[in-house]
Amino acid sequence: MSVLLQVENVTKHYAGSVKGQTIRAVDGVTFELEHNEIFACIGESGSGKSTLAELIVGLQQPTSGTLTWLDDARAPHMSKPTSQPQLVFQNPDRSMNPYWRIRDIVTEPMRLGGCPKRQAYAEAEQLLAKVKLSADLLGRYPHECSGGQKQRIAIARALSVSPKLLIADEITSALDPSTEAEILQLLLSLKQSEGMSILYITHRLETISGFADRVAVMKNGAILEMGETDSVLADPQSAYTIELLRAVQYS
Ligand SMILES: Nc1ncnc2c1ncn2[C@@H]1O[C@H](COP(=O)(O)OP(=O)(O)OP(=O)(O)O)[C@@H](O)[C@H]1O
Repeated sequence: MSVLLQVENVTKHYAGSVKGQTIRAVDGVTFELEHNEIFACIGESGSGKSTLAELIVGLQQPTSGTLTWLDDARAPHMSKPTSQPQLVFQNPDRSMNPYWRIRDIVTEPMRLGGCPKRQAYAEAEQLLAKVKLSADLLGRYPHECSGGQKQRIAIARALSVSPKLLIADEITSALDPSTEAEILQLLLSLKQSEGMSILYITHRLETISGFADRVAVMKNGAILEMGETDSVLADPQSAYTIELLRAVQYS
């Protein structure tokens, strides 16, 4: 496998509300993301997962450290939206204009990249097909779609610019177990068909077995351990990972 992104000793610190306090949201994180892999980032609430995602897509700048894209065409600073890594959030309603039809929502990144409306619309049906949705939804508004459908639409929108990296930030947290399983299956098949990498952010350890190729376990902004998913689950090294596994077994 070849490396897509190198994250080296990256930190993101915020000033706290108390004078002199520093919040170390991300605290010296180093890892490499490979082409065409699913890399899970797991940790409890507040461990720094979303901040890391925002640093990777360029929504935030690191306090220190470097993020190096080894495939230059995908770097977040590039002007063409087609080159940007795409972030899909937990709550699709927060990233969808409720007054826009699905046709306009899925083609928005293409339009922002200068694609003419007619051409973008012509591709909208195919984009929905990629996420196993019927073209019947194209004329609907977000409130006329289910939560699972909206998450698929958000993924279709991300796919519209053929990203080399899709970041899925807790995208199944609000879904029922069977819809969650369908979305994970969809991501697995998209990894194959689109040849992209997926950074899968979750606090649910039970979702990564048989899905993620590798996993990094985060706590307090730092990576506690990292490795092939099967190895980490079979032989966890950190007390925190063992605790997470016990909690899953108990539940
Ligand atoms: N803009 C900000 N200003 C100050 N502190 C922040 C800011 N954004 C995040 N934090 C803090 O940074 C830490 C990491 O937050 P982050 O949202 O990255 O965690 P997370 O692991 O994604 O949590 P969750 O699973 O609940 O979304 C938290 O303590 C959070 O309160």
